[in-house]
Amino acid sequence: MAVVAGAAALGARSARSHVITFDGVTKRYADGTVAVNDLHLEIPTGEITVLVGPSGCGKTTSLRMVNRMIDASEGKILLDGVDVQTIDPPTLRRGIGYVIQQAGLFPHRKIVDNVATVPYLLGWDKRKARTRAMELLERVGLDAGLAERYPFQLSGGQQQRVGVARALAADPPVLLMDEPFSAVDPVVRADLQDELIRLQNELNKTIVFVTHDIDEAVKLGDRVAVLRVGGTLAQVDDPETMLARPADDFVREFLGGDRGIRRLSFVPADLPLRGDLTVPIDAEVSEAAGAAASSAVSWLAVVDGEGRPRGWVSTEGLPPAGKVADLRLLPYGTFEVNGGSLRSALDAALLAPSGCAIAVDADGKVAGVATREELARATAKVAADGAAQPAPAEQAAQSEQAVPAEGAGRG
Ligand SMILES: Nc1ncnc2c1ncn2[C@@H]1O[C@H](COP(=O)(O)OP(=O)(O)OP(=O)(O)O)[C@@H](O)[C@H]1O
Repeated sequence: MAVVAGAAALGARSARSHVITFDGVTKRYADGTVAVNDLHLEIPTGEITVLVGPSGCGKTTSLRMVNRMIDASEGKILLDGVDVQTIDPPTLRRGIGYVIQQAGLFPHRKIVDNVATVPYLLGWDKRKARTRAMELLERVGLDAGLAERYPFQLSGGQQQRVGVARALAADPPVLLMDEPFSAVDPVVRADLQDELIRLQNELNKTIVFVTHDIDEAVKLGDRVAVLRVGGTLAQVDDPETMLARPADDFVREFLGGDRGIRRLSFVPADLPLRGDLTVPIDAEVSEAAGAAASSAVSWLAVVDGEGRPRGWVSTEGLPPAGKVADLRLLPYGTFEVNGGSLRSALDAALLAPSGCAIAVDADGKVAGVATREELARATAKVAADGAAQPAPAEQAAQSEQAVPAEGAGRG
């Protein structure tokens, strides 16, 4: 009875949201190993929550308790408020896609049939299931020509894409992904990560993603949960907050040495732009000299007839006559004026001899120039904002101190 009630409740609620709640969950294996220890964690609907931490900290165990491949020893896991223990595993797993390392494809089934595995299990007719599989192959960026191949005839990256397509086949609201991209080389891995972000923007699944790679966690996660060995939660936060304010030394060390720079990826490049530091490529050198003199600068960004950047020119030692087009154009970097990060602006500045960054719009047309002074001001502000906020551990300590102080006042 309990099983039926659970499944019905899951069905009734699934149209609404797909929150996963770990409510004081502990997993103790038969040999006494405590893999997960009193985990309290809410995984919000429609977001990617990444579980990250060193080897053996209980990431996989936590993930597998959601679809009941492993059962919790204590506590509850709730899916939209329904205890997963009350839902029979096949019903539960119908609403939960699962992607693992090295894809886990069936070696003797063609790609299209691998993707259609769950629709076949659900009793879809073969044509409908294969049509769905073909749609999904396209969706994950695979050529339809691969559908009739066997897994061994695909690259590692292609196999991982098939694994994602297979997990999405029955359109489950929840996806569990266990180190899905860790067996491929860094370039393919970055592609797969970008593809997942793109897919998630379309699909808005509730995704729990396990990795031991903090860079992957910070790139993919709307929220990142750092676990420590012993299966306890060290911190859960959005990546920007975590990079700015790690809860303790363990999280700080786990985030690594360049966390200051990485944090700038989450800060919008909200920079004042100068419109007077550009010169058209078909201008006369004398015009460039005049523009540089009136702006008191020694560099100008050269812009072509379509408004696109072509390079920087030094305005020192210009020849007396000629065209800007004949001058030596030096390297430049750009950042997107809408949605670009402060890190991308700094990167653009570091690529240019001027130390300035060229802002471009979505079409790649120059919107203006961010000067080094403005970049320095913006980074200093980020540093000051970070320093002004206490770390979560300090916040907790401060609020604990506040309680007796108030009590003393009342007494
Ligand atoms: N079946 C089992 N019996 C006993 N201990 C187990 C079992 N499965 C896992 N463990 C232990 O539980 C702890 C957590 O394992 P788990 O696989 O969840 O960690 P993980 O964070 O996913 O590790 P990794 O990053 O290395 O995959 C480890 O100490 C592991 O050895």
